[in-house]
Amino acid sequence: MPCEPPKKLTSPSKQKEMADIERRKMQSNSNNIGFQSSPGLDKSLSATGAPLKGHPVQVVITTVDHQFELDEDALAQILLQPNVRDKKISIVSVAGSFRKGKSFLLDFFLRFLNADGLPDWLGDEEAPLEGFSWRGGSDRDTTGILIWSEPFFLKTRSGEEVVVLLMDTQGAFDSESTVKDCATIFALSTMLSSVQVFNLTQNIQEDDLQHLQLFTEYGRLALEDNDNVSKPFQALQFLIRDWSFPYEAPYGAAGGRKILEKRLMISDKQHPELQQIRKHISSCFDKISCFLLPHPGLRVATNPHFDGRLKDIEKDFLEQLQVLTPMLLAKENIVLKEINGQKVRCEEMMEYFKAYIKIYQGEELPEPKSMLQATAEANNLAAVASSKALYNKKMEEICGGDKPYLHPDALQVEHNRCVEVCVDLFHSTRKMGGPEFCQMYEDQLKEDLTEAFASFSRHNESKNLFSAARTPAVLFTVVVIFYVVSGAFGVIGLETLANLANLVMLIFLILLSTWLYLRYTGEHRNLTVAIDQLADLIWENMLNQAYTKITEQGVKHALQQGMSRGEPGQARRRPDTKKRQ
Ligand SMILES: Nc1nc2c(ncn2[C@@H]2O[C@H](COP(=O)(O)OP(=O)(O)OP(=O)(O)O)[C@@H](O)[C@H]2O)c(=O)[nH]1
Repeated sequence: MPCEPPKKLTSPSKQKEMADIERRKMQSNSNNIGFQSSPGLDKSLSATGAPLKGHPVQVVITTVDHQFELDEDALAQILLQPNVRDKKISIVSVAGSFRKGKSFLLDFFLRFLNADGLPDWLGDEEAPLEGFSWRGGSDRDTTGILIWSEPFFLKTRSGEEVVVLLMDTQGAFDSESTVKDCATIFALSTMLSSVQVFNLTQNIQEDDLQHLQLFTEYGRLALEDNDNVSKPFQALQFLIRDWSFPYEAPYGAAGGRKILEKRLMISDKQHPELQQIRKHISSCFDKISCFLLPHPGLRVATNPHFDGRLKDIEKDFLEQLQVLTPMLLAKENIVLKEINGQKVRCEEMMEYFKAYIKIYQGEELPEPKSMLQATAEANNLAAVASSKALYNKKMEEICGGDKPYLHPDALQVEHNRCVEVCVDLFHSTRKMGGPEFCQMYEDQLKEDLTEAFASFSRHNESKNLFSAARTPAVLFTVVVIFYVVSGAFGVIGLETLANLANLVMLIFLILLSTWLYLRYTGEHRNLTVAIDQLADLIWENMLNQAYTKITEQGVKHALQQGMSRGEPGQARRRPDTKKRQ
């Protein structure tokens, strides 16, 4: 039955989003129900005979608009159980590209934990592999982040009981996920886990390291405030599946070490970019190791009816699996989750889940981009910057600080000429991203140049003697006007009005003196600006209009006199005369 969306989400887009989340939750639940009622899981016996309890729970949900939501209730049911909440926690996560056997591997981890230390934990040859949903085919299976609903309890060497959780993650680089989605899933799972298994196939390639750098940087950025001294993440386990060169490096941890040393080696001969990637990765994790796993056999990789039975899996693979799994999950090897050097308990982990997901829901983090997009952005921005620098240089030569005042019309012409040259420079600079992408930056450049022109114009205007003298001229004119008015009122005996005019005159005289003093000393610039604004107001609304009217009357009068003297040429020149005013 569909759930009602919470009341505060009323907009249609939010409702759609909630509906999508609910749909995914229901899908997840129906999967779980499927697991519980199918021959596997709760009802079935695991390979070792103990019933495998639980089901995968989607705790981080991806929405259609590529946002991430935390299913707090589902997570609370796991982390806040009375026998769990105050125990220290270890979270083992598996992340990497999609369709590379992550969930399949986790199901063996489940078998190991469920066997509770029994040596033959791999169990019955005929038992199908169950737990986290895994399947063949080329389309992605897992979305968001899933956790096994039943925590496992282990006793550490000190006798303390701790909780172990297994985390399955959405595969990276499928055709439905953006770079941001992949980076967020990887970063979140790395931040939340104590061991991140980075699942790769065949080799550690340079692009794997580049992606790891991008994703961990995205995680480190989110953690920036917490602690800058210690390494942000705990253990990173490179896991290379289908390793095909055992004659170069043997399967297992020793071979893994050899390959890891080769791939992460930093030498002076390396390009600084390659050195930087390696330094970055080493600086992010407390411990980095690598394990080489052989190919599990063609039946595993290609048979659509393969259901995970041991008899269909190559012996080499199972042997190495029996080394890898206890290496990560045996009680003596378990890595407890630490944040800022403190071991974290389950109920605290709940808060970290909430806090971390909030960071990725917010707007503060920059958006990770594909390599092409980031490069195209960088070279368009560089082209914009050099065009702007050229514009500034040319305009400085025309109307810079040491140049005299230029008429605004002439300045506009110069500006147009410079813009043309700069846009030509932008066009001629080689840039990636295609015409549409570059057009955005060209528009941005034009906008920036218009802004720069406004600033040059203001600067040029400040050099105009009349503009500079406008405020004292206006204030002085007002003083003179009120002096005359006061005198006129005095002559006709209106003493009160004469005194009032005197008062106004005095106020403007004080304003004039203050303005002169402030301009001279450069103090209280806000007050100077306020007096300038007042003078502008008086000029625009009174004096300018009076001045225009008086000159118009003067011209009219001159024309009338000219016409009465029979000088028609004067009349023809009238429009020009008006324009000049
Ligand atoms: N070649 C190869 N195939 C494997 C290996 N392990 C599992 N597979 C097969 O890979 C396919 C995908 O397995 P999943 O566990 O669903 O892969 P996943 O990485 O979880 O996939 P997504 O959930 O889509 O990210 C299945 O057909 C498995 O049988 C392995 O080590 N090598």
